[in-house]
Amino acid sequence: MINVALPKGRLGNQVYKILEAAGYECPELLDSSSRKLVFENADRGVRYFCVKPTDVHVYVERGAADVGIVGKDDLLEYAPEVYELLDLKLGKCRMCICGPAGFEEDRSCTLKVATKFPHIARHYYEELGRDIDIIKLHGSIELAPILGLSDVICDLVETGTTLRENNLVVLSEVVPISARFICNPVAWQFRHEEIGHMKHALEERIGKGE
Ligand SMILES: Nc1ncnc2c1ncn2[C@@H]1O[C@H](COP(=O)(O)OP(=O)(O)OP(=O)(O)O)[C@@H](O)[C@H]1O
Ligand SMILES: O=P(O)(O)OC[C@H]1O[C@H](OP(=O)(O)OP(=O)(O)O)[C@H](O)[C@@H]1O
Repeated sequence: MINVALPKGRLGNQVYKILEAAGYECPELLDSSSRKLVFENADRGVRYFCVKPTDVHVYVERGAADVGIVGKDDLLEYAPEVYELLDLKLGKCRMCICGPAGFEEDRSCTLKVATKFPHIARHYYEELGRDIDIIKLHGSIELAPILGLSDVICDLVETGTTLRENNLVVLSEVVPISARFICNPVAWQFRHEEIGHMKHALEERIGKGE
């Protein structure tokens, strides 16, 4: 049985479709009224754990799950010791620095940056040699510059709707993001055949638009 950490929410819905198309279906997972967190299809040799997206890497790094699907943003932010086996080309978005239109940086002051991704933001500004003050938030990041809590934000942009509706714009792009298929290094060594088969089956479905 391969244990898969599956992210709940927007990414999970897309990811389950590609797993299903790759032959790892588990129809019980689609029952939205269920509060179950573990789903298994013994015939397909797969067991799914439904976890918060930002926890996927924890389950995989610690071996509680053999494999998982996680946004590249979380891999960059938390740098877990896992193997990144595939770019699934799903959940595409961009990590960006955003702020009010026409924002002009005063380089004599420390820049206040609100974000859910302090490591990514720090690294980005370090490369530019810019001193910043990170304000760590857990959501609704776009509120920060509106309320004067920060000058700019470092956040994910997909359609751009949230920015537009809050009178903000992309000031620069930090890195493109997509979902990655990750594996625990010990599991990769000892369950190479099973996991290799899953990797290959997923690879065949990438970009096929399930
Ligand atoms: N518009 C988007 N906004 C945020 N993440 C997106 C978007 N589109 C794709 N993603 C990807 O989906 C992943 C999961 O995002 P999601 O917002 O569902 O979870 P989360 O931020 O970990 O959890 P929560 O919103 O419950 O705190 C992100 O890590 C990112 O890689
Ligand atoms: O470009 P868009 O398509 O508008 O998507 C981007 C928005 O989606 C994410 O927020 P999310 O919906 O996860 O809510 P959050 O504020 O609680 O993080 C992200 O943090 C942006 O706010």
